[in-house]
Amino acid sequence: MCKAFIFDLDGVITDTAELHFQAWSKLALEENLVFTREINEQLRGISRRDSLDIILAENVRSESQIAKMMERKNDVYLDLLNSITKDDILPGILELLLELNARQIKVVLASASRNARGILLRLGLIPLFDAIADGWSVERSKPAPDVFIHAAGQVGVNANDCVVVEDAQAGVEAGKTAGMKVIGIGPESRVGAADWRVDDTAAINLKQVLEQF
Ligand SMILES: O=P(O)(O)OC[C@H]1O[C@@H](O)[C@H](O)[C@@H](O)[C@@H]1O
Ligand SMILES: [Mg+2]
Repeated sequence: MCKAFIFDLDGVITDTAELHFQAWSKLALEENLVFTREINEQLRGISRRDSLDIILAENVRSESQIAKMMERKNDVYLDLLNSITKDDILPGILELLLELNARQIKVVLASASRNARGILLRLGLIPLFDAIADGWSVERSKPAPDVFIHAAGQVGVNANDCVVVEDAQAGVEAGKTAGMKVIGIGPESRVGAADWRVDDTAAINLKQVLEQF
């Protein structure tokens, strides 16, 4: 029986995927690196460092240069985050979080972002979460299952009693590898491996998921 919902953050709770794109674009411009929306699609769900490795492609940089580039990107990203408010919670998500709390189904965050806690705070959603697993919680980022296993452990729920909500191919893969059911948000080509697929957050049907669980 479903005892916990584990949510990714970026692209699920709020559309910060766009802000990541803008911050990486600025860095790529300054560093004269090729960066496109196609490349950005590959960054969904993976860590800041894994993202930069993809953007660098065959351009070699020293570890200290890489550390500085990640810091510069994050500074731009944090600046962009100043603009987000409760209105940036994606459609249907607040209602879903409230319904899960009413049904006493645990609500956990599992994000690769090291800014996740601060973003939830800005959105006023911290009180609706029983636990948070973020970019500081585990070493290996998605598609490794680690962050979802850590999240379920935080609330003492077995993997097969968890539902994951993800927008990234890497995230869907991580949830499935963790032994969990997955709701995928986005096109079949990206999240087709999920147990349920919806085009957007407003289409998540909790009653149907719980009935089919
Ligand atoms: O740079 P941050 O905030 O730690 O985020 C790390 C990753 O967090 C993931 O949730 C995003 O989908 C990625 O695009 C991002 O790179
Ligand atoms: Mg995501």
